[in-house]
Amino acid sequence: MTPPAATGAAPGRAAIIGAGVIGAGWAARFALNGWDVAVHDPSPNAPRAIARCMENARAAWGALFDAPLPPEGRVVFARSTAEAVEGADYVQESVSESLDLKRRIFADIQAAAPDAPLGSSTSGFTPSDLQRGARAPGSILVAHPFNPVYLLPLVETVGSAQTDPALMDAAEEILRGLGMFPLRLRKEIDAHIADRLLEAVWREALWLVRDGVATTEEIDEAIRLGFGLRWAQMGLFETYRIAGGEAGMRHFLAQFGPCLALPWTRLTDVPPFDERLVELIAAQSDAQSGRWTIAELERIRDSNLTAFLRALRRADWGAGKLVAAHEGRMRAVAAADRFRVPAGENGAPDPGWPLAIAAKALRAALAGWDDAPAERWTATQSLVEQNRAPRPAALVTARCRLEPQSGEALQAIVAIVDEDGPLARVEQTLVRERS
Ligand SMILES: NC(=O)C1=CN([C@@H]2O[C@H](COP(=O)(O)OP(=O)(O)OC[C@H]3O[C@@H](n4cnc5c(N)ncnc54)[C@H](O)[C@@H]3O)[C@@H](O)[C@H]2O)C=CC1
Ligand SMILES: C[N+](C)(C)CC(=O)CC(=O)[O-]
Repeated sequence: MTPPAATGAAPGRAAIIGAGVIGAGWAARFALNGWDVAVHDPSPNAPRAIARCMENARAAWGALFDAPLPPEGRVVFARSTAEAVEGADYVQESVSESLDLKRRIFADIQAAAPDAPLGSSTSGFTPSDLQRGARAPGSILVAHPFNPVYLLPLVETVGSAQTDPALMDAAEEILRGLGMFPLRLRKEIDAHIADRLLEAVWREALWLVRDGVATTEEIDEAIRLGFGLRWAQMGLFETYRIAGGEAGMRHFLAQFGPCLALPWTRLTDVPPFDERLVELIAAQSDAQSGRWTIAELERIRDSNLTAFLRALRRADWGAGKLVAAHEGRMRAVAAADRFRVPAGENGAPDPGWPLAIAAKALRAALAGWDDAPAERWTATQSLVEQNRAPRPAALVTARCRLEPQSGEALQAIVAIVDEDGPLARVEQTLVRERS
């Protein structure tokens, strides 16, 4: 039996190892794209972090997209790394930024799932750093996301000479299916592309605070009222091309190139990271933003980001193009899986509507599976969950996922949703009839 491919837009099963700020964001992005997610993180705070992130992500996606979202995947907690990665189509590691810890986790992951693409969220380690001593170095790549992972589309992908190129392509296909933009680095380098830029700005900001030139709030105003707005839509080089006037980049370089010799750009050393600096920044940050909780700041950030992304989509520009493309993909998938709720007596939905729709969705899924026509399978259906009734005769979306079991058996999971969210979930066990 050949299982249906789990690449591209087709949801599969993801394992998330480490469920802090970034792991929780990955779990939300996968689940909102219909992937089932198994999470492992020994911290007692992890379930709360995931629940809060899922709530934020659902709200943000509801506000961002005008298409029906795919049926949400199931998020479960695993007791160990091995349990989480078993049967995973993709593994994303998001544990704390320690090379030793990451290597130990990779050993556990690859003992259980050596062939699954293993993306690391590392902000700075190279794939060669991560692969050293690994059992299956070819399966390891850097997949560096940006916070909040469920809203920002960029993911920097980095392989080394040891990374399997086909696996790298497959991993990027999965990331594209999540609505992300994999930016593949031409060569590995510490801190990739974006974090090198961010660290340079961060280093200068720390000097400015330390030397009493500006407070944290003044530095943030300098960014968000000025060049930050430009960067979100045109980046650095396109912005400076315009700043050169009609003569463009050449004039810009002629005017500002010589400034490279001025003291503007000489500060390459980092300020001493001591208790005084920590206190200064933490106290100024409290004065600047302490009136909001982190949860409130997350909601403000997400609602602003959603508004930017919607504006950029209207302009068909930058990150807005990706939002439009992902929405188009969601519409196409939803349209292919639309079924009408059967009517019963008095115009109400037939009481057996979830099972009837699940049976149709199953036939459609099996039809794409050449060696297994629907008649050759005996199915046992069970309604696992029914959230509410749809409108009579409404068109709903039913997505069927087939999971091969041992021998000649299949598990089919059908999620039925309408535009207001989940309606029902039906599981079916199928056994192939011997001819
Ligand atoms: N916070 C950020 O802005 C970004 C962070 N990253 C990267 O993502 C990774 C994670 O960072 P954060 O989420 O910020 O850190 P975090 O501190 O919020 O979360 C790390 C999580 O790893 C868990 N962990 C530790 N040991 C573990 C183990 N043995 N097995 C499973 N889980 C374990 C911890 O319990 C914690 O929940 C790091 O590599 C970081 O560089 C990448 C992009 C942005
Ligand atoms: C500060 N940081 C290095 C962890 C930042 C990142 O890695 C990316 C981001 O989201 O800014």
